[in-house]
Amino acid sequence: MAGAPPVIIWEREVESLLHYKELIPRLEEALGKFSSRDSAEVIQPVRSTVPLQKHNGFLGLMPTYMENDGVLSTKLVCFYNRGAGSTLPSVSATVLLLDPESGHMKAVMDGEVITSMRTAGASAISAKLLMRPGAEVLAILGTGQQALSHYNAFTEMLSFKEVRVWNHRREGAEKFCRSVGGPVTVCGSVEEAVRGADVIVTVTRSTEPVLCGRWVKPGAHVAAVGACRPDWRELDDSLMKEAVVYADSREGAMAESGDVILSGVSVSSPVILTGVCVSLASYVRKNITAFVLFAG
Ligand SMILES: NC(=O)C1=CN([C@@H]2O[C@H](COP(=O)(O)OP(=O)(O)OC[C@H]3O[C@@H](n4cnc5c(N)ncnc54)[C@H](O)[C@@H]3O)[C@@H](O)[C@H]2O)C=CC1
Ligand SMILES: O=C([O-])C1=[NH+]CCC1
Repeated sequence: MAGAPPVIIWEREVESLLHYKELIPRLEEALGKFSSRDSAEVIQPVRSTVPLQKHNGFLGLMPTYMENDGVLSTKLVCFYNRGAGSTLPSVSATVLLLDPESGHMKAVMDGEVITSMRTAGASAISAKLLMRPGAEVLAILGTGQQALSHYNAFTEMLSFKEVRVWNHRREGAEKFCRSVGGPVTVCGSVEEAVRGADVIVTVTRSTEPVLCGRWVKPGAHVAAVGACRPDWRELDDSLMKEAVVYADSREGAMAESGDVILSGVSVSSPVILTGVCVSLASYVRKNITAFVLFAG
């Protein structure tokens, strides 16, 4: 006999239920469990991706099973490299929650807010663990959905004296400034935005490098989000080669991150777990750390 019908939890409700203060510690715990590589803690294979060639997009299937916690779920995410004129979102997602014993569907949830907040939350955790003490300047490249969630997560969980943004279209950056709660400086170039920045978030839809290593100061931390296909880039080779690179999913990054694959660098192991990562960074010339995200 089929179980009760699934509850539907849609965008507004997800927004009202999900808060960084509760999400980030849970996410940090889940990343730790994933890093332990214990299959009773988390099984999360590298996602399968189906090209949607006609629409310049991809469907990603992202199942996860946490046996010890009794959680079985999968995210279905469509992501697109939209043309400049499109008003459709770049990312559209749904999260399904199942009963691991019966296989019955328990909940169907809007995944867009979850994707925005989980991605920004993981980036904020990487910054907490890998940025230098006393970090003051945050630079965000790109001013779309992820830029907004990263602004919210970073300013809520960490403290910066200055936030700078750059967008390839200045009006996008100006609109972003009007939409956020605090002061933000609009920069006319990537170089202007990142020179001297302690933490840099890259959340563009670019397929070519936008962030060059020569502009990034020693000791900076980069959270690299946007280049999530093997042939997309945001960071140039010099930055990738000078950084110690971490990932939420090492296998995912090595299969999907254009920045990792095309620069030929390897992702440090173990994946992000503790502040120990920071001391590894001091062995490279510029002490830059980069964190790429794939286990959304
Ligand atoms: N790694 C991960 O887990 C995740 C990655 N993503 C990726 O992050 C990126 C940003 O996602 P959203 O903020 O949702 O997208 P969005 O469409 O809301 O924002 C994209 C931003 O990039 C800018 N942009 C577009 N083309 C550009 C170009 N050629 N050069 C520089 N900037 C350009 C846009 O003006 C906008 O500011 C996308 O590539 C998306 O696929 C999104 C969610 C999770
Ligand atoms: O993990 C995720 O949710 C996404 N990766 C690429 C776009 C969305």
